[in-house]
Amino acid sequence: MNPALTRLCQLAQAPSRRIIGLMSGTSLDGLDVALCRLAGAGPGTQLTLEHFATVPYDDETRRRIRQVFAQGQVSLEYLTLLNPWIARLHARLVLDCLRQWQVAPAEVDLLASHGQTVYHAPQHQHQQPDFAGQNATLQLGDGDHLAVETGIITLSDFRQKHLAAGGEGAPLAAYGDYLLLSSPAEPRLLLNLGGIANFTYLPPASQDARAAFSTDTGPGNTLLDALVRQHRPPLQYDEDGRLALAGQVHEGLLAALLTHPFFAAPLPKTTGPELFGPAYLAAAQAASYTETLGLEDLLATLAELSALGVARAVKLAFEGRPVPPVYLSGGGAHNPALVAALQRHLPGARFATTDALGVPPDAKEAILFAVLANEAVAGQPVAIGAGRQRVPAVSMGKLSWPG
Ligand SMILES: Nc1ncnc2c1ncn2[C@@H]1O[C@H](COP(=O)(O)OP(=O)(O)OP(=O)(O)O)[C@@H](O)[C@H]1O
Ligand SMILES: CC(=O)N[C@H]1[C@@H]2OC[C@@H](O2)[C@@H](O)[C@@H]1O[C@H](C)C(=O)O
Repeated sequence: MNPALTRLCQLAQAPSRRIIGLMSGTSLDGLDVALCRLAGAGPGTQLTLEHFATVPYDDETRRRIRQVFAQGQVSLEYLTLLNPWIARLHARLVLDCLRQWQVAPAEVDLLASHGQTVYHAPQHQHQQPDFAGQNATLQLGDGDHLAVETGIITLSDFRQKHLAAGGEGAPLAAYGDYLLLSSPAEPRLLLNLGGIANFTYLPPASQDARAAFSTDTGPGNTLLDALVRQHRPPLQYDEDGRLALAGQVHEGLLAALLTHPFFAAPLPKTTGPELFGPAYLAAAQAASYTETLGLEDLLATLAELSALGVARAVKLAFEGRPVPPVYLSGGGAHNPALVAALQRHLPGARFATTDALGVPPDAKEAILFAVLANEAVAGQPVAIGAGRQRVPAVSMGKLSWPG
């Protein structure tokens, strides 16, 4: 028998596993690396986060990814070359982290890699009549390269199984959030403010787990970051929301932005910078005669838009019922302009970060992929959500052996 298979069987039966979760999201700020100890599997899973780092991408890495990121037309040759290049980059960054943490690769059981999303194409968003009704998403950074470079058994490309089972390939947060952060008594809303904003609704664990689901709500930081990069290089984002806080919301532009049907579409739904990108903003500016609006006012308006996207999705989910306590994560949780707008639009909701639940808010998404790998190896397909919620009960991730 393949010795790697024997090792995997031993790992599956062990009381706990040491798993590195990797996530690099739509903000292209860097690679999140979370070294986790996961004990058990399923709803009783216990997490110990041993180490976490966000390794920033340098300008050259961002430039290369942006050659294809959310672009309708790209060089196929470039895309082909980028796929193993990203994997080798991620492998090098993982090995750098392990060296710093004084952990040998042989002491890590599994590597769980999300890869770099370069295109997200749910059926409501793409314009390809040849593929009408089909959902698709593409993450680069091939798992075989990661396994060979690091010597660690790797699970990767988690989103394809979700697609195969009828989902949109995202958000996957529902699975990890449910397994790690459900409470026996309290309903919870876990709101992640990344490039795209999304939330998971967790019913109290005593209730039917099939009520759990996650959905994207619209832009988080993506439009804010793009404007700051364009108008204030080399800044990559509006640090502590300073520029947005100095601006005024422009109601005309906000109304034009909110006419997009995504905001009224039923839940769950997913999106990406392919929709919420420069063309969307330019069209709304043209429609509201705000092409000359200053940067601060634009940012204030876009922070309001992100908050209203969340508020509208919450309204669709709860239809007037009280909003559960909100636990924030993702980089946008550090933006006071965004958080203040959210608090205004979800009056009465109690806000905290996932720190209050023992999960550092910047590490949550990387931890999610470690949890998915743990489930794939040691768990059962997770039977949460169902039917309307489109949370297929599947185990996700493709296996790559180092040898
Ligand atoms: N101090 C800060 N002030 C304002 N914004 C911040 C701050 N720190 C981080 N951010 C925002 O958070 C972003 C990074 O967020 P995060 O790492 O959660 O995104 P991501 O994982 O790439 O996104 P996604 O979840 O969509 O894949 C930055 O680009 C920036 O917009
Ligand atoms: C296709 C893709 O990469 N989607 C990301 C992105 O970033 C936030 C939001 O859009 C979410 O749908 C998803 O990531 C998280 C980890 C998820 O799947 O839950």
